[in-house]
Amino acid sequence: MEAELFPRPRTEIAPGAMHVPDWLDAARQRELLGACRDWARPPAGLRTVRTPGGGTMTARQVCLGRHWYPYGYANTVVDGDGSPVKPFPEWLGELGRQAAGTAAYECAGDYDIALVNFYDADARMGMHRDSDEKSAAPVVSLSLGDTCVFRFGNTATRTRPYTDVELRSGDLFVFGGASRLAYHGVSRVYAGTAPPELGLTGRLNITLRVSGF
Ligand SMILES: O=C(O)CCC(=O)C(=O)O
Ligand SMILES: [Fe+2]
Repeated sequence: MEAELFPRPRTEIAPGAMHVPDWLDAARQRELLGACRDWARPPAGLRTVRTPGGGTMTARQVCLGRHWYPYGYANTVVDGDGSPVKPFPEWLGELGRQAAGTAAYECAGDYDIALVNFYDADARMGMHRDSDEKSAAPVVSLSLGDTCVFRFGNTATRTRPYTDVELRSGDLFVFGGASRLAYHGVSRVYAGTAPPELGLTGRLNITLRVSGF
């Protein structure tokens, strides 16, 4: 996590899965953080997600466009305050298109869903697939704040083979094509590694998806 002598290269982690370091400059990171803070406010704000087994996810979440809950989408916060989900802004769709284009993936539709996850130092996300969308368009992931270890695996199992990728503030990760349904998760967050000038304690991740509904 030290500053490198050379910029980190963009890397294809698996077929169809591209890590693009430092895609968002400092000004865009600040803008996106400001938007996340607005989205996190009630109604339909940041919430703790309960899983059907009786557990809770450690990353807290807010959704735009459609409300995700385990395991489907709704138009209202069916597992929270019941409010209508916040709208998905036009500019965020444009950002999604640009991001998918940067990673050289064709976008098969218009981005219309965002899941924003907030991780404090102890939060994680278990290995899972993003499989509740009908569209095969790539998922676009943007990271802000603390660095994390993002584990990107395969489509068959939650276990090896996988690659651990360090995602830092401003990094883009896009997974589509043969990797669209690959298992992935966040195995740890390095507390206190956010760029000080950003003013965020913890980590935010925004995934943009095409519903296909
Ligand atoms: O926080 C991350 O980098 C991944 C988030 C994720 O996998 C999801 O929201 O489905
Ligand atoms: Fe995911």
